[in-house]
Amino acid sequence: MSNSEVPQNTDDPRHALISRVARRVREVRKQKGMPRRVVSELSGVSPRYLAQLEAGEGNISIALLERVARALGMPMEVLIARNICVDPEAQRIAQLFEKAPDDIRAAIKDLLQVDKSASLRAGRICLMGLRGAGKTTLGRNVAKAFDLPFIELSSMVEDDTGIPLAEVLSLYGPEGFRRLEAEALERVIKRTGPFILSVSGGLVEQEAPFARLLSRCYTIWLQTSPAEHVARVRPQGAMQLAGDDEQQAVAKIKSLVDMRTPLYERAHAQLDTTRTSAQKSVRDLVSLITQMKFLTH
Ligand SMILES: Nc1ncnc2c1ncn2[C@@H]1O[C@H](COP(=O)(O)OP(=O)(O)OP(=O)(O)O)[C@@H](O)[C@H]1O
Ligand SMILES: O=C(O)C1=C[C@@H](O)[C@@H](O)[C@H](O)C1
Ligand SMILES: [Mg+2]
Repeated sequence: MSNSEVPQNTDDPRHALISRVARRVREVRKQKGMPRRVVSELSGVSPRYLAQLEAGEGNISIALLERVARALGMPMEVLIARNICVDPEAQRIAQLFEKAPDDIRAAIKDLLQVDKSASLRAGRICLMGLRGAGKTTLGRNVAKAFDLPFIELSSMVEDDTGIPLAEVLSLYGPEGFRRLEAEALERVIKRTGPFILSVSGGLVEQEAPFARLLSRCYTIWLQTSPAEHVARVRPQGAMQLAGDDEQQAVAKIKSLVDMRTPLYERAHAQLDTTRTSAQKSVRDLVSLITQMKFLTH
């Protein structure tokens, strides 16, 4: 390699390329902890020639560079490309990201705040909580108060499948229902404009859809005591509590609350409706949404 081959003008794109290759070879070799001697032995390129390459001297042939790349265990393009990440962990993550399904990719982008705009959530409000929390009752009334559409994921699933929720659950099972609900949620998230949304009590247990929900909607956890949950859903013929006496039903709800509390606590706000009339809770929820500026910010 003779110095006369090195383009000296720093504006020259060949100079930028040779400097970049030199830097990448140095970085990758150090990252892998490979002495120059080892790279030399593996590639058949002399240590002196490698030293020149790493100093940005000369103009290595493409065939020799390919041998160096192979010795370093990297595709040659990693040593050449303008924007590339040489961190092996980041490369592995990039490969996994490429193969991931759409919902996982969207959740990862949200977690990394690829789209940072805070207004992504403005006017998009989601009510969460166990059965009987009042998602439907309060959601419908609050939507009316703000003149917004009210969307229930479970109704979307019923429309999609053409059968009532109880039949969806017995036909598709809890996993099938969760998958259908996650698909419906994705459609809601892609909507433009404000809305009040209600999701099933179990959605918080689905990591990717829940992360997506948190990043694209303001979430409110509606709570009440286990005894009040039972008193509210029993008259609705809650399948989950069928056959349980009062004590068993309350214990079942209590253990579900305990298990899900760390998940529900990730909501942006909470409203306790215990020993409160539905009408008063509607007013409380309207005030909370207004105070928190969920419709505007
Ligand atoms: N403070 C209150 N807030 C909300 N609902 C109340 C309140 N007090 C009593 N209720 C009654 O409790 C019931 C709440 O049921 P609702 O169907 O709205 O709950 P949900 O969260 O939508 O449950 P599910 O998960 O089964 O869809 C209603 O019958 C409602 O009238
Ligand atoms: O809290 C839950 O896990 C559930 C609540 C219901 O809305 C249904 O979605 C289903 O029974 C699961
Ligand atoms: Mg409901």
